[in-house]
Amino acid sequence: MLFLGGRSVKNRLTFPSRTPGGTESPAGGSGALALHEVTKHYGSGENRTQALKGISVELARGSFTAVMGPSGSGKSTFLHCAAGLDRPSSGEVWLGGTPLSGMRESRLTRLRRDRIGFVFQAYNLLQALDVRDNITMPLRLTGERVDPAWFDEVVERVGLTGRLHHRPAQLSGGQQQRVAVARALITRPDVIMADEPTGALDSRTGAQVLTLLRDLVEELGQTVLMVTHDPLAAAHAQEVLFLADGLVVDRLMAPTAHAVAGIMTELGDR
Ligand SMILES: Nc1ncnc2c1ncn2[C@@H]1O[C@H](COP(=O)(O)OP(=O)(O)OP(=O)(O)O)[C@@H](O)[C@H]1O
Repeated sequence: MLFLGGRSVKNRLTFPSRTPGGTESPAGGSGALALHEVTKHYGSGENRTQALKGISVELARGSFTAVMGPSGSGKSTFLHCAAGLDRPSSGEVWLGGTPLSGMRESRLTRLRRDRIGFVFQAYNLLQALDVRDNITMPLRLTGERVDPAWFDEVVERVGLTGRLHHRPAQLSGGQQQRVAVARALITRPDVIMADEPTGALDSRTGAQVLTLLRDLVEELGQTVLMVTHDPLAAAHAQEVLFLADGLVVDRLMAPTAHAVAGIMTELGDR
């Protein structure tokens, strides 16, 4: 995320205008992810909901950003648009410099598989497969070969050496989430997108998973974007982005849980 000098940067994000071809990201492709004036509405007429009202953000490579906001503020919609799971109503999303608008569904699916790693609250592991096969699943889907050195490094980083032949049911929740992190990492994605990654874990195990994500950022230069409701979880990020009513209304660098909770209270979160 661009550092703009601390809190209260409402409406101070500026982006150069797009090139005539509309194919260049605001940072000339150097950022991991960029959104420019992204809006999203659902339904029409009386049922119309404006979930995102014009979001412009950029994630630098090797950054760890948390997204927070009251219920209904647009966090999931933001994540889904950023990941190409949902199409914005207007605006543009660039992933690693590639614009997503106008991309056919099949290409978008491939891009998501190759360049985004997903970590969900519910782990989403395949129960019939062992740890090794769960981790390598994204590569096997595309028929890519596994780089043994990278596989070993990923497994060691997430602390699963010695568990490769276990099935998910034989692992603790924290271990299962670490399998999911390894699976997200194996393709060396532009961004790991984590949606409430510690929502199902106790606080100590959750903290271990968050420390792992932070280490991936600091030591491997991985980019991580995480949606969370938990100020303690958000405090592991380098920056927190606050959404309210479909807009980015505040940002906090080097967050503490206390400061995050304070802003959430100001935003009317109960
Ligand atoms: N598929 C959909 N159809 C219609 N409205 C939707 C849809 N998805 C989200 N919305 C609406 O868009 C707004 C933003 O929803 P979103 O799920 O992005 O918020 P959120 O911040 O993730 O909420 P929560 O913290 O409760 O999960 C809400 O008003 C929601 O009702």
